[in-house]
Amino acid sequence: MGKTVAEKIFSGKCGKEFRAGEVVMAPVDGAMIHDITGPLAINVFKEMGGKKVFDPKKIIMLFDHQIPADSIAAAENHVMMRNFAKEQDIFNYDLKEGVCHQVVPEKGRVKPGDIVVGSDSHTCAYGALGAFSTGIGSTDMAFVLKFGALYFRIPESIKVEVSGSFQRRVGPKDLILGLAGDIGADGATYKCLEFCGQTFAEMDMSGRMTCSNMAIEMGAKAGIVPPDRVTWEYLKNRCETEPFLLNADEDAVYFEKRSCNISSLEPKIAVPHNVDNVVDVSEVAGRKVDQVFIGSCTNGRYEDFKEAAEVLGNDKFSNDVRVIIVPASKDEYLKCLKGGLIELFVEAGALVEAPCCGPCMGGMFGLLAPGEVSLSTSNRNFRGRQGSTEAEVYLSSPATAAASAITGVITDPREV
Ligand SMILES: CC(C)[C@H](C(=O)O)[C@@H](O)C(=O)O
Ligand code: SF4
Repeated sequence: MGKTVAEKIFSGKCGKEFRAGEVVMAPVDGAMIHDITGPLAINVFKEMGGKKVFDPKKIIMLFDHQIPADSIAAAENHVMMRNFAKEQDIFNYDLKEGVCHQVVPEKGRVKPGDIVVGSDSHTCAYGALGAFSTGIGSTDMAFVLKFGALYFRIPESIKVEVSGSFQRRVGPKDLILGLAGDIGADGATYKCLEFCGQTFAEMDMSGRMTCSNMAIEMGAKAGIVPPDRVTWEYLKNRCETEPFLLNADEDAVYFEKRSCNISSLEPKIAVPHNVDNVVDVSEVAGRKVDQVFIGSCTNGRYEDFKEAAEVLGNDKFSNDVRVIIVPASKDEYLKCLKGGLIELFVEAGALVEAPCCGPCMGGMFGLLAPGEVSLSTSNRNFRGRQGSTEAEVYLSSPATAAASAITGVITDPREV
């Protein structure tokens, strides 16, 4: 009986043949903590009698949710984490690099076959690199900081085979929103989504990151794209690793197999207040928007901004819309800067902010008033996610966000 990718990763790391459903204590290759969840993990680590972390080189520390500190409490958290980093000899990216899920892959801190945990739900994003990565709670993280391992129940997998090529101005975000709509917010609970097929083979790393990032929005434990040429190319100058194969076996056993063809996929949008409330953009076209946010760990890369810029062309953003653009990392920011995109967006009327989570979680800035509508390229549209519980958040691709920011109403990007 063959194995899924998740079964292969756990078997490989634990040095024994394991199957879905089994519970294992697995070593972790990387553990990410950020400014919101890090302090609790550190406090619990100390309460547990933790003196030295298991391996400072495997701990990835950075600040992205509340930077520069937006409250005294945030500033205190930062100080506490900085002190911990010094005391434990952990390299701290601090607030200089950007959003965790962009920075971890960018800095080569995750590679195919790794088991990586992060105290953030979208840690599943690194599945784009062929790793088994998942979000864990801060108390589990305290255990990981001390022991470098964690109990996992190896998940069953759902094979998602996608074929076909995207139409103009339709892309990975539309695909993953469509899948969230089909699978549902709890349709993949504790499963591993195994993404494969022609569409994924042809997708760049940025698009894969968008898809893996949103696995948790279907309840999935992980969302893996098996490593291939695109993966090794991405990692070439980021970390020391040699290409190897990590595909599922032909006769692997799945919880479920899904397949779809995206050749006629329409631009998708998640309407308030759930991520699986997905419709074609044309169904809600014409609704007024007050704010458009292009950024986040889901869609804050150069490729996303390029997509938005192509829709924008020589146009300007509507005067009635606040357009907030936030590259997900310093590297992505610099690519945009060198590519002339920052100037283009600023001239068109956008507010371009330095790399951070931005208005995604509604904590730092860009909050909505009651009755206001936001269109966001991020991953969650829960009630109150970006400010008032009486506001509405829609989720879309960068192309749809840019088209709507120009017209001031939800707009199908193929019409601009
Ligand atoms: C703050 C953090 C715990 C949270 C998460 O886990 O996802 C945040 O990043 C989010 O996107 O809601
Ligand atoms: S950008 Fe949004 S989804 Fe991503 S880590 Fe930050 S708050 Fe969470």
